Amino acid sequence: MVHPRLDADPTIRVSDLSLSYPAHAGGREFQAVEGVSFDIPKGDVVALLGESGSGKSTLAKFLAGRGPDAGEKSARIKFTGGDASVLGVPMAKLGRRARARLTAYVGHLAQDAGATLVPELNVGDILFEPIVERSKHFDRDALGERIAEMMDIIALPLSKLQEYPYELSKGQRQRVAVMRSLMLDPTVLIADEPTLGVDANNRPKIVELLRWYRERTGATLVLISHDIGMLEALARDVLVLQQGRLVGHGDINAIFRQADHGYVQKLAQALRATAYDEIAEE
Ligand SMILES: Nc1ncnc2c1ncn2[C@@H]1O[C@H](COP(=O)(O)OP(=O)(O)OP(=O)(O)O)[C@@H](O)[C@H]1O
Repeated sequence: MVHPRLDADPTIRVSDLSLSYPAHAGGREFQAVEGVSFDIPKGDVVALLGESGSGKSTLAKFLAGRGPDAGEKSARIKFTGGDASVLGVPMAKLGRRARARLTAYVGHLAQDAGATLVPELNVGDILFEPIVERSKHFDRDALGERIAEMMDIIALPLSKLQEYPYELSKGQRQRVAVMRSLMLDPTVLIADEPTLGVDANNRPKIVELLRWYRERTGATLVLISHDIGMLEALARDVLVLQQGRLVGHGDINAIFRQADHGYVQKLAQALRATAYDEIAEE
């Protein structure tokens, strides 16, 4: 079994990768990602962009080692061609034990993660749970301090630790989910729409938390996000998907300047509009 190498560089290697969903309900197998190739160097922050249905979540889940996780068989992602490795671990035929080892270092914030927090646990237990599951022996005080620091960055009062998900707003639940995804100190974090459902005032706090985490750990981040503020603040390179194919890859400014792709054009326009607002406000 190949063990994850935390210093692997590139951290993520993808070559001619194809992924599909199995045939179900009389339908045919569906090819969600086709012939995609790219490398993500160690410590980079990369944004994965593309319109709805372009394959972003599928690729993200697969690279996070969560491809086979879905309860329904029909939603399990099938590797159908090419090559991919994360932290030096080949993803093609990842056995259960190898997957468990890898996912200890690769965090995945699933889309709409705030909506799937365990309802029976309070926020404190939700945050401690990933650690407790891994080991009974951990430094509770040090961890408590780290949680307090994160709560401060993300502007949630410590009293929220005693509350249950149903007592929080949608945006607060999402902020808790983002904190939870960082609890195991992932070397790679793949985050699907981290600011989804969070109001405009609080989105920068999530950006701040991810920036804090990145500076503290040097982790590699893959962000799926339409949040211009987040893209501008964190991402250096972008990957653009369209109908499962990679149609753009490069420096965020160069890709937005070229903007020969409809979806990216819209994002670039939004970016210019935001920049204009900021100038107008000065
Ligand atoms: N369980 C499934 N079975 C069959 N096809 C699926 C399944 N899940 C997703 N797909 C299809 O795979 C394609 C890629 O979906 P995916 O969720 O990866 O896109 P996305 O870019 O993340 O979209 P969004 O931005 O809306 O989340 C879509 O055409 C979608 O309909």
